[in-house]
Amino acid sequence: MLSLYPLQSSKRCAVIGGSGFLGRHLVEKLLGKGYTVSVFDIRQSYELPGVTFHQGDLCDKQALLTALQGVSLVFHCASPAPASDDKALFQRVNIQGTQTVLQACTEAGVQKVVLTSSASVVFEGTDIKDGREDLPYAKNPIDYYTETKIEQEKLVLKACDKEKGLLTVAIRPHGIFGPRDPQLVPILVDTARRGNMKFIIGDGSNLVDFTFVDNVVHGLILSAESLRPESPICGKAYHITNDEPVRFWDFMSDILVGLGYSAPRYNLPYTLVYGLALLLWLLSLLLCPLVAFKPTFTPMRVALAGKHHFYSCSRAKQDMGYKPVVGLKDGIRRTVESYPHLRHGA
Ligand SMILES: NC(=O)C1=CN([C@@H]2O[C@H](COP(=O)(O)OP(=O)(O)OC[C@H]3O[C@@H](n4cnc5c(N)ncnc54)[C@H](O)[C@@H]3O)[C@@H](O)[C@H]2O)C=CC1
Ligand SMILES: CC(C)=CCC[C@@H](C)[C@H]1CC[C@H]2C3=C(CC[C@]12C)[C@@]1(C)CCC(=O)C[C@@H]1CC3
Repeated sequence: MLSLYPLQSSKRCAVIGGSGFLGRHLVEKLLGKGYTVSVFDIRQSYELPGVTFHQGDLCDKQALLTALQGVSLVFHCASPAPASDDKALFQRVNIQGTQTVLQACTEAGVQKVVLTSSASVVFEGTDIKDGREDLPYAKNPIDYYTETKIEQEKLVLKACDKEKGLLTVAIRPHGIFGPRDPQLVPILVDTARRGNMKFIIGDGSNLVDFTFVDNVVHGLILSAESLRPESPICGKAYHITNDEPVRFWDFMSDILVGLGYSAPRYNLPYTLVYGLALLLWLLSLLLCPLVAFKPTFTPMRVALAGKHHFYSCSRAKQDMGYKPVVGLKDGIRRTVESYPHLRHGA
């Protein structure tokens, strides 16, 4: 049964999580490309001409159905922040919520769903060099965020059904940065202002992907526009990065120095810092009935800062002609310029 094909060429889309960092950049680009955009988010963080906001929880199917009326393409970019570390919340939003999104899309006659997954779905805290999409999902994910992003991606890819007229694809970015990012630069500056950015974990040679937000937006829109029944991308996952792995500590230093702070200088052995972070984490678990303290140096953060984790995007290049639109140096410059309030002494 090929009920809904050929695909309507409607440029009416919805961005779930459109109030967030990535979601808002995506919305702005879609508007520039002539799309009509509905944003569905639990909060409204801005107003823009041409955008209809629907405030609601993605676990609420009725609320979603209202927002998805007449929509043919859905971008799913919503998730609780990785730092929240709340197992029940991650399961409710990323797993049950994504099931609800898929049901609502089917009922509303949506034809394409593009999920923002994460390259972290294959990261277990050990080195990944030029990782391809056929790496197995992490058996021991480093946190609840990653654990539920894995299940979310599986759900979305499994829902791809040409017969039923629903096409899906998952984009896996890594280390998104850029103007208005609420995490990477603010955490870094906060750590520097507290005088804790003096140390390099390990020998500082570990390579990592940091992806400028415009490149992720480009990958998301490219995948949506390539998603057709005959396309090889249906039901698959794609790494989208800057395709320029960089030393983690060089990237951090470029941002810090750009904002007027000193670069970290002293090396600490990786195993020592990881062991301390593990100890702190265990202590916080043991003491949580008595005192609520959340360590900044979690084992996950130490692994992200001290291990290699960079990915190949050759599948995206081959299947959809992906090429980054902003280079790393330019992305760093534009990011630094966008945070005058976080400059040293500001
Ligand atoms: N920032 C990064 O470095 C990376 C992000 N990602 C993924 O990209 C997506 C977007 O991330 P960011 O923009 O960085 O995060 P963000 O936190 O800025 O945006 C997420 C948005 O989802 C919304 N949201 C959360 N729970 C919701 C619910 N129950 N119902 C409706 N809306 C809800 C939030 O209000 C927020 O506006 C996420 O799926 C994340 O997992 C993947 C790889 C790296
Ligand atoms: C590529 C990728 C997945 C990046 C992750 C972004 C964040 C997890 C990092 C952004 C700022 C980083 C940071 C640290 C860990 C990882 C980040 C939160 C430290 C806490 C690591 C230990 C330190 O010495 C201080 C670092 C501050 C910045």
